[in-house]
Amino acid sequence: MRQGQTPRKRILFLDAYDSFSNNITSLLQTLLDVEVSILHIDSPLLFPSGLNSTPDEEANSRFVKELARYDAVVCGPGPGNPGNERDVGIMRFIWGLQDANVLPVLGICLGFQSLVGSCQGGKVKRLRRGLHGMVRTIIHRLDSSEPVEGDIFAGVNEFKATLYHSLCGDVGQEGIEEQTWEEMRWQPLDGCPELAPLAWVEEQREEGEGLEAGKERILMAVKHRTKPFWGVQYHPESVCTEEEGNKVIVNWFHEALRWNKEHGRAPVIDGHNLAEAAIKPSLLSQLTPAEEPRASGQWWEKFEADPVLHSVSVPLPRGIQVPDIVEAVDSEGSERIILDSANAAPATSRADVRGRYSIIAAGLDEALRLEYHTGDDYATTKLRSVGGLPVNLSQQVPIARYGSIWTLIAAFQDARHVDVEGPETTPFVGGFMGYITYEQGLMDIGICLDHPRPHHRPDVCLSWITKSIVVDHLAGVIHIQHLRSSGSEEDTWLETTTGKLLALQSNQRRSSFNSRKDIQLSQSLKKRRPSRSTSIQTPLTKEYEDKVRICQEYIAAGESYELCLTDQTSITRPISDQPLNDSISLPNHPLSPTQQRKQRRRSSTTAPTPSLILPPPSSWSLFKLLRTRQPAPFASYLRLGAATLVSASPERFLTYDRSGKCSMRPMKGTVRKSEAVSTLAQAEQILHVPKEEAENLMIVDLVRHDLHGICGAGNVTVKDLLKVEEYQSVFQMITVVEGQLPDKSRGKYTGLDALAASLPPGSMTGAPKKRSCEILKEIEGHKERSLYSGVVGYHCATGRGDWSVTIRSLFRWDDEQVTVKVEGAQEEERHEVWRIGAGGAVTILSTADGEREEMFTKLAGPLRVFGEAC
Ligand SMILES: C=C(O[C@@H]1C=C(C(=O)O)C=C[C@H]1O)C(=O)O
Ligand SMILES: NC(=O)CC[C@H](N)C(=O)O
Repeated sequence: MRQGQTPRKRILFLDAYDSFSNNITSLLQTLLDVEVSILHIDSPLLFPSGLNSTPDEEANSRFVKELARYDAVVCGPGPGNPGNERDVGIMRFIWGLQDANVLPVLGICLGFQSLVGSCQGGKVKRLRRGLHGMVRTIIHRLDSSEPVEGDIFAGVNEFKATLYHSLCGDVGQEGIEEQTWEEMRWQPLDGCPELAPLAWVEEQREEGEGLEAGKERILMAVKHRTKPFWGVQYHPESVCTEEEGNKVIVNWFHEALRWNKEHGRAPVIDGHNLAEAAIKPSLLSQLTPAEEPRASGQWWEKFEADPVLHSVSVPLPRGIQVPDIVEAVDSEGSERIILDSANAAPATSRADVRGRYSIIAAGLDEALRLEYHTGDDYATTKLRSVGGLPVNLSQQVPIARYGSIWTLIAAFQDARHVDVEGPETTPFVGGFMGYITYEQGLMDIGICLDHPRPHHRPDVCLSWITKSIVVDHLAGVIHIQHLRSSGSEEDTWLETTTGKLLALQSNQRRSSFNSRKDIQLSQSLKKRRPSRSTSIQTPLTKEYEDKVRICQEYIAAGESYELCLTDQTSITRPISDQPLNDSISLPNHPLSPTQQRKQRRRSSTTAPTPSLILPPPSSWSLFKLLRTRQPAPFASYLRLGAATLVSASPERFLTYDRSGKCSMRPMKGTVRKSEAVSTLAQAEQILHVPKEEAENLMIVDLVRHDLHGICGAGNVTVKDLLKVEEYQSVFQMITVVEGQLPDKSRGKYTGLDALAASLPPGSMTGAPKKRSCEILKEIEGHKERSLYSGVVGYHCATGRGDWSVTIRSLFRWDDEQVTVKVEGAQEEERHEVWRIGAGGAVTILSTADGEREEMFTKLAGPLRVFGEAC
């Protein structure tokens, strides 16, 4: 602060773990030019021994001292019920502060309900049916001829706002006769004389929505008659709340400052601040120089540091597909990472979203790998070979030295940063490629995993790729790239790989390549007999529908606004992953639940007699099949460590460029293509309805929150709100949310900050994220989602990155095998286990059979590749 300047006003935001909190703090900062600090409702800094009881004097005085530092407080929204201590925490003490400590407060949603519940006669009850992501006109006194003191709606025109609530304030409004309602609704009602209503929504209810048909009167805003407390039930920060509503916030702060002035209240500026800044510190700023890699001189700290890029480009031969390139440069059976824009060629699909680049990792044997099993206090760095010789190095790195796995990853990358001048020709020159599980995301948002976990698989598995092939489908070019440490010896990889790819080209020119492949494929289909003992276990219809209803009970109780319920299908089959060059025959349609039940009955524990001993198709064959059946912009194939993933994901999670521009693309709202719904216009008609739009909007607001937490106030925007796009077998509604990371000089933020701050993907959790994940863990029977619902992608050495949500995919772990008794065979057989996760967002408007149908629709594509031949 420069001398003579008045300090910025300060607001304390009490965060009840909502997934919209950062949107509110951003709104406050941009509208009011204030400094906002955040304190969680259960902050151990205030109440070290927990919140279950009335705070002791010491805790109370700490709280009062902290409050004294601010001009005003905002009590935020959140899951649960204000009647529960756990849900509102310290919020509930605000309303009972002694007169000398009182300060202006605005309650929003849960915070508002907490205020209503704290007043004499005020109650909180359930809405007849929750309103989540619903946009309604806020009714307030438009006639300003007789201004009411403290009316923060004065001078505001009519506006629409988004609602996210299952509960509502009860001040006795339902007892008022219809004839007197118009007039009475602006008076403090007898049921709760301390509060003056300032705004309402009147919701038309049909029969079956709670009591009889008619209007439900929903209290939208209040002012306390004697204290400087206000509250709004709607969400002023939602992207769908109209800008006119901003005036209410401005008015509130104006009233708050006026109250302070009239009461001679001035915030205390000095002293220790318990609350946190509204933006997270960057990962790199959390490292001290002594903690940076290379500090302790370990082999991995120096490995591939300070790299320089060497590259060659060759034309992409026409008709050559990504798998052809992969097969030309390495052999099946080894590790692979391929990020495949499988629908890049215009001929492959009518889809709206096409990737431009495919990225193939090479030299995985010699790539350094960073693995982390969530919950461990160490990560492991591994290196299998160097210069073609096995070295099998492995070292445990204590996480405490860095703070978290994320700071370790950020520091590792920082030591290998590559500056590219001018425009980039490829999105990836080398860097981390790999996966992150859903469970790592859970830990990142503070959800403890069940202990002991039933396995010790990595949750973060990232290989530092220095040799890569990038296919630019648009420009028709293949880039062969080697990031080499400046001091390291030259090797022949660039040369030999270029040679192999040029050979591919001449094969193509001789035009025998594709026709030969077609012949091979059809021969292998003819040769193949029904495979042995494959068994498929899909979710049970009734169980899944019951779970949808349980989700809705949680939503009706105010615990969540939307829950992305999922379940897994398992497929067991003889161990397959041998080098194979084959394919499998497929049914024309995915198996219906009835067919699947029949198949399950046929092949549960006792498998049919083996007819022909052909191993089932390898994971690579499954991938090749899936990418033609279901060409997706974010397809991928990973055989990395013990994990195998075959993905046809249509959903981008997060991408960021070198300048820190981040973009997320949450998807919500799915409709299957069929004869009845075959055009975009038809899909739009189905998806542009309140239920589907609300589902999407909730996740959009959640993703905005995730990005705001790292990009800071005013740095997040929304593009393409609720846009319907066409994919191979479905139409999906998407929205693009963009953010700009803060300037590097403010602590060197990188895309990894955005990634770490927004896992697990909001579209796979529901809102609010943390509580929804806790509930889903219960409902999904504590089964780990594992790779499904996690992310796959890259973080380039230049600072750029792209990650997809792992959905519409199949995966398996090498260590998961079952023993099966095969009829007629002497010995039991070891089988591998594949898993396919599928699900969808449940809201209060969902139907159980609709959700079950949606889950089976999403399951069908990936399941189909196992087909009848398995
Ligand atoms: C849960 C899945 O998909 C998610 C849920 C969607 C929805 O509810 O409409 C859409 C895309 C994904 O974010 C899945 O594919 O299994
Ligand atoms: N958004 C909120 O704060 C919701 C409050 C409360 N949990 C409800 O559902 O009504």
